[in-house]
Amino acid sequence: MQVCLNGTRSAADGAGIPLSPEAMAESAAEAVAAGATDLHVHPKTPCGRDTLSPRVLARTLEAIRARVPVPVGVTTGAWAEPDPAVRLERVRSWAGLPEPPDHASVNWHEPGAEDVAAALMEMGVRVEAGVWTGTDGAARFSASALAPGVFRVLAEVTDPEPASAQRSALALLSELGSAHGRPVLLHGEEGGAWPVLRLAGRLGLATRVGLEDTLFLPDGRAAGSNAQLVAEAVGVHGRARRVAQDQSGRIAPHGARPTAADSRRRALRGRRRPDRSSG
Ligand SMILES: C[C@H](N)CC(=O)CC(=O)O
Repeated sequence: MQVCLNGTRSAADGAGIPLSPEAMAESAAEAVAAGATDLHVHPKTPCGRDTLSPRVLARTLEAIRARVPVPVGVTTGAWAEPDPAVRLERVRSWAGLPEPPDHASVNWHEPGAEDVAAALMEMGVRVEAGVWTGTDGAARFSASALAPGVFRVLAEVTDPEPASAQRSALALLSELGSAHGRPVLLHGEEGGAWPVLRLAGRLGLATRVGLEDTLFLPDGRAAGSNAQLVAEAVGVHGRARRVAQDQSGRIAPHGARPTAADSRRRALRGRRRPDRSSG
């Protein structure tokens, strides 16, 4: 369970969004205590903008690592530095960091994505390939020579509608196919966050949650913190997984335990039928 602490959100999204290195570290510590095993963070300038600045990255990573022992990943999103050449230079400058991030997400549909991924791999930073619905990211990833070398695929469902997000997720997973054999972390956002997290549980896939993806708990109440979201998510994901295993166990011959790959294949086969699940 990855926690995505802040994303592109700002103070306008609520007082609970961690924006300074110290606030991110505090929120990370609480989230890890609640069950998070991995972090995704957007380092911010003092005025709250996403940045790829090595100075800010160093301060942010140092503060977080002083509080938690789990891997820490950062964004390389093009919104932080829209010029692909400048973005690449910024990312290359991370080679001078005392301790670079453990991993970094690269949005595969963005201009210059493969150059950024190659630079990260060269400096030993593991790459999470961000493949978004509604983009040509999946097609680009399937054709990419770098794909077999990524750490994992982030299957990112940007469909914010609770009623359609699971369908969008299944379509994305179908496009990704075997994902070059790389592990897949599936997540949604806004109104799609909880339905997609449940689907990830049913399919036996890793997932993430945090104030980047949603400001609300499954019952619609405002989330007070990343830790609160993580605690809920661990329960929701685990329950969805157990229900799927029980259902599959009932139809598996001789009680054979179905694997995550079996669940995923079954879901993809059935995806042309209307989704009648409560989500
Ligand atoms: C769709 C996600 N909000 C984008 C994301 O989480 C990846 C990144 O930071 O680059």
